[in-house]
Amino acid sequence: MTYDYDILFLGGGLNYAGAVTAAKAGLRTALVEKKMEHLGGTCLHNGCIPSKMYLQAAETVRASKKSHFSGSIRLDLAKLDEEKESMLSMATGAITRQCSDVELIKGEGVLIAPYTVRVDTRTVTAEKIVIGTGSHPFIPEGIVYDGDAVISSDEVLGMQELPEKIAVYGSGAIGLEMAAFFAAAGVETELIWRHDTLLKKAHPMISNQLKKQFEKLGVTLLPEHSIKTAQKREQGVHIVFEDGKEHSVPKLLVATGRRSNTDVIQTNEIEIGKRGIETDVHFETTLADHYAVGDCNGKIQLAHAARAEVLYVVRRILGKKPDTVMMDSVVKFIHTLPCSYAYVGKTRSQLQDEGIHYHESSVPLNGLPYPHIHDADLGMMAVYSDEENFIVGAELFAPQAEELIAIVAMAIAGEMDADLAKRTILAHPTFSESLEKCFLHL
Ligand SMILES: Cc1cc2nc3c(=O)[nH]c(=O)nc-3n(C[C@H](O)[C@H](O)[C@H](O)COP(=O)(O)OP(=O)(O)OC[C@H]3O[C@@H](n4cnc5c(N)ncnc54)[C@H](O)[C@@H]3O)c2cc1C
Ligand SMILES: NC(=O)c1ccc[n+]([C@@H]2O[C@H](COP(=O)([O-])OP(=O)(O)OC[C@H]3O[C@@H](n4cnc5c(N)ncnc54)[C@H](O)[C@@H]3O)[C@@H](O)[C@H]2O)c1
Repeated sequence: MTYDYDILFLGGGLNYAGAVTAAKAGLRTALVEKKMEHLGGTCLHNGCIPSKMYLQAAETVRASKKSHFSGSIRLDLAKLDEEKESMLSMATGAITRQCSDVELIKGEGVLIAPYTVRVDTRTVTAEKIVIGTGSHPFIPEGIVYDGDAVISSDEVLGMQELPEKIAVYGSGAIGLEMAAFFAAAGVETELIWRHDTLLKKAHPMISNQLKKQFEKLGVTLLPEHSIKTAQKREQGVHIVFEDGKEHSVPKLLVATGRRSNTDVIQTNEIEIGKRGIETDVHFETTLADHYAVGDCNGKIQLAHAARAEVLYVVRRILGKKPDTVMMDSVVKFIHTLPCSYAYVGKTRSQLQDEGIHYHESSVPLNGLPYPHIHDADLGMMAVYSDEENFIVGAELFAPQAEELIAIVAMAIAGEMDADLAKRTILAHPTFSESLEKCFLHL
């Protein structure tokens, strides 16, 4: 059989990185994207980049409230949105230029048969197909999403003005980040979630400190509240909880997870599981030569994981024998203000669940001058080593913890033991010196 292309990428999120690599290596490459202006995907247009831009702006508002500043500043969301749009259009342009050797096909693609994709009225074939169609917000039954009063993160990142009050439902990555954003920006914020603690699987001290941080930000915490129904009424969103109690808020942001986009598969040979398109460790689906990467395979919903997966697939197709993507080595984080939570390798709860003997070295940040300057007195760091003294994981709660944890991520990837790590002398005054202290006491 002759194919139109050597490789076809279905979905233009992080898949674009794979397409650029494949084309550079000389493969006849096509990329199908339903919204070409959305090239770069959720991460660029309504995920990582805009959310971190908004958090950064809100952090400035939060920090300006310290007593040594006078006057008050207000976040102009319309201006921020304008700035965001111009940055995104620049970034999308840069990605489009990188794709100069890739045939970009605009339209909604459907895998109608092995090796065959239909895009609107056109049918194209390829010897290898990489599906990267992402995910969409999950709205629990009973909640009526309308994109105005009952919203998802997509609407937040296009808001033209801050609401007076908002309730955030869900205490995962989006719920916590968005609650931190609104509260820091001065919006009366409620965080509603169905469990009793925040970050149930995090180090108990971090989970406790995070709760205190939200209280300090002025967020009203409503744990153990499951929403049965929520719907826009004249006076706002009318919420009924499972226990029958009623509540009303002007806006409700639903952040209860994202589901893989799997409708694209219209051929029985590819299995779809509970979390997404089933794949093996090589991200190959149950149909040979067909791969699924990023959010749509339901493994880890993170941009850097999606990128690592697609690059692995392409390098393998090019015969380069890349190292398997180690899911534990992927840094995970939740950006709250002022401290973020980041972890890599095994967490304390994972080590305990798996019955692994471990040593923990933890350092609280309170009482230290540098964290105090950054309002990070609630912060803490914990590093874990195994019985053979190898560093196996870390959980950090500190400003920009997602940056700081790179040190531990590299130590784990490089299979560094605690004795080697102890040789490191990190700068003073920084947050990394507290990490140095963790290494010293391992
Ligand atoms: C608010 C928010 C904040 C986030 N923050 C972070 C963060 O800080 N760090 C981080 O690592 N991750 C973050 N994420 C997650 C991150 O955005 C995703 O994990 C990442 O975008 C997944 O990439 P992907 O390529 O799998 O999917 P996507 O980026 O969603 O790309 C899928 C693409 O496929 C297209 N598509 C879908 N179906 C079809 C079809 N049938 N035909 C053609 N095209 C199609 C879509 O239009 C889209 O462009 C965040 C997500 C959200 C929502
Ligand atoms: N900083 C980051 O890296 C970052 C930021 C934002 C989003 N993301 C990615 O986006 C994905 C989606 O984020 P998210 O916060 O929507 O999902 P999540 O999986 O992180 O959290 C979902 C929350 O909703 C709750 N929940 C699930 N089903 C529910 C239901 N039926 N009723 C009530 N509560 C329910 C869960 O208990 C959990 O607290 C994450 O998996 C994450 O990987 C990452």
